[in-house]
Amino acid sequence: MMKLFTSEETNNPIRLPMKDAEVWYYPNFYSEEIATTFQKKIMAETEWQEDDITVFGKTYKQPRLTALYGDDGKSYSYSNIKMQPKKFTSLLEDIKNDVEKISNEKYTTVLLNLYRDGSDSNGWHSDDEKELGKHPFIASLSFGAKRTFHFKHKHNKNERFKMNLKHGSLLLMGGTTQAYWQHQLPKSKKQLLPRINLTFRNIKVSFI
Ligand SMILES: O=C(O)CCC(=O)C(=O)O
Ligand SMILES: [Fe+2]
Repeated sequence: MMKLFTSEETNNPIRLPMKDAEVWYYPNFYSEEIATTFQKKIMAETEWQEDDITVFGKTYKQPRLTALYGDDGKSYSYSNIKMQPKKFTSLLEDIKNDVEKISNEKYTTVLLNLYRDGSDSNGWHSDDEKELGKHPFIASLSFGAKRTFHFKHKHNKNERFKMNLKHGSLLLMGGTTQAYWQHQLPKSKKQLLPRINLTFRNIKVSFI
């Protein structure tokens, strides 16, 4: 049975009850008001791109828009897409500092996802690209429409977990989370407003 994780009433981080993982959820990392201001600014300032992805030799339009901002020379590759970062905007730099403080980690890069409506999605994957090194630490911020986020264990099919990611929330994934679990953001049949997600990552080396 999949259990929906709901606790949203607190400012304190919640450790998710997942084995082989270190996942923390901060439901109210930013207040509603600040989150809305940031969402509008990010929406307008970002140079969104629509990429093709190649999976098992077939090419598709990615079901969302993306953008990469980060330190010079730290390109990032996944699903046969190689992205070159743009320079951090001052807002993204400020948000990065807030996230660094709370997570006690450093990030070189932020990948932005724009889910335009419920038909945009992000399929099952782990954030385990070799650029990120062993046991990568990923910090994921959500703005806009509340969407459901799913985890499944790679070796034990019964270990599944899902939760809502609300406006202004922060999800931290560390330790062996990417080694043992996959995650996805499925499509929804509901009429949904846009959602922006920022994932902060530390790219240790760039492979050409
Ligand atoms: O949109 C999300 O919450 C997840 C994004 C994600 O998993 C990714 O960009 O790797
Ligand atoms: Fe991911």
